[in-house]
Amino acid sequence: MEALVSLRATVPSLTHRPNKLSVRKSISMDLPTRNSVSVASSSSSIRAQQIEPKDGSATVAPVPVPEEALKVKEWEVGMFQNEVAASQGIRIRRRPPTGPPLHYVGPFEFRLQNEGNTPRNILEEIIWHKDTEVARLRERRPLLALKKELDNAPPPRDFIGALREANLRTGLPGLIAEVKKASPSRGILREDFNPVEIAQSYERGGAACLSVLTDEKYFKGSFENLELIRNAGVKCPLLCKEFVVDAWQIYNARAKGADAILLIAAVLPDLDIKYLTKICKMLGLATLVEVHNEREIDRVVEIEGIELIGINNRNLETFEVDISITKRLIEGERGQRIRDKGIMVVGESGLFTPDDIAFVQEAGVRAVLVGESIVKQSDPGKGIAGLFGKDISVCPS
Ligand SMILES: O=P(O)(O)OC[C@@H](O)[C@@H](O)c1c[nH]c2ccccc12
Repeated sequence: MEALVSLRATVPSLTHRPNKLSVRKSISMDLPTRNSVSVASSSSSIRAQQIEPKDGSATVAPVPVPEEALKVKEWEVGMFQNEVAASQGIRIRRRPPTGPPLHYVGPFEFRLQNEGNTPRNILEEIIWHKDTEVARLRERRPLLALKKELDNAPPPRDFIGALREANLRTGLPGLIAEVKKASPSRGILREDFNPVEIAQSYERGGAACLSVLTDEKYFKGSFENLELIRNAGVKCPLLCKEFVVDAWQIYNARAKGADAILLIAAVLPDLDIKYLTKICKMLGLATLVEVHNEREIDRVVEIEGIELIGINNRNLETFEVDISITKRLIEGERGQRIRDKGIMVVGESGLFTPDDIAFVQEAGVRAVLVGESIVKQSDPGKGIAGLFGKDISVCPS
């Protein structure tokens, strides 16, 4: 709400500003025919030019100069995207606010926007870092090249099917076991971290699927880990645990052997979730769309084609964990709507004991995503039996 108010206060509507209308017109005349969002590499600018009519009176008219007009356009698009996100209750800004280009003539509030250029919380910090990281990676391996790599990728496996099967086999929620070395909230979870050994141990212990963290800076994960696990012959389908802000990352995950990918509703507006989900379907990847509050789950449930929703008990902005969030979000009518739509719910984070598992199962989840409590055990696979209160491996010892 706060974000919405401040955005509205600083972005007056076009109709109040004849000045901007004329600027807009001159930009659109001057823009290359390519789409306005993808023109970041070219540039334009607007300069006020003195026009002196014969009668001696001077007026100022904007004259488009390519370089800065594009900066203005990009800034406007960014502001518009933030406004759309804010209208859906999303507080995370995709990029640091840059403020309008210097020449931009508008009400003085615009000038103030450059202030407070630091992320408001850890999730926002991660997202800003991810945005620049992906831009760099994309330059090195453009989408076209990446698409070619897909031909050599190992074929996608049925992530949701594996969870369903495990749930039927054990009568307990299907387990997505997380290969997690560290996190910003808990620090290093395991010093002697061998991703393949941990993955194999999870598989022996009865995990239905695995989640592999690929973020390097904040979680000490990597795509190399994902590839290593896939190439080691682990049969559990793999979730790529990333902070997705760009379709490029989905192609990259598939190229590295992922079978599913995470999308975070606190970061992505509905249109992005729809678009990214479509790409995933095209590539044969499942999507796990993560929510943390009522507003997010209500948004996601209404998006066509959503089959798997994760309820994160951890607030990624504050790190607070509360497993009753899973229950709260699927109670009553909301839960009924989810069941009617055939959506499977995953309870995520902060699950340590058989009681925790029973609690979220009773709430209605058919799968759980667990990292810390099992990855810390000297034998992570055996940790699974401790977590569930019984041996759920395919061939119990
Ligand atoms: O280690 P835990 O508390 O069992 O949590 C696992 C998983 O839910 C958590 O790692 C997670 C959930 N959503 C995320 C999004 C990004 C990074 C990590 C996560």
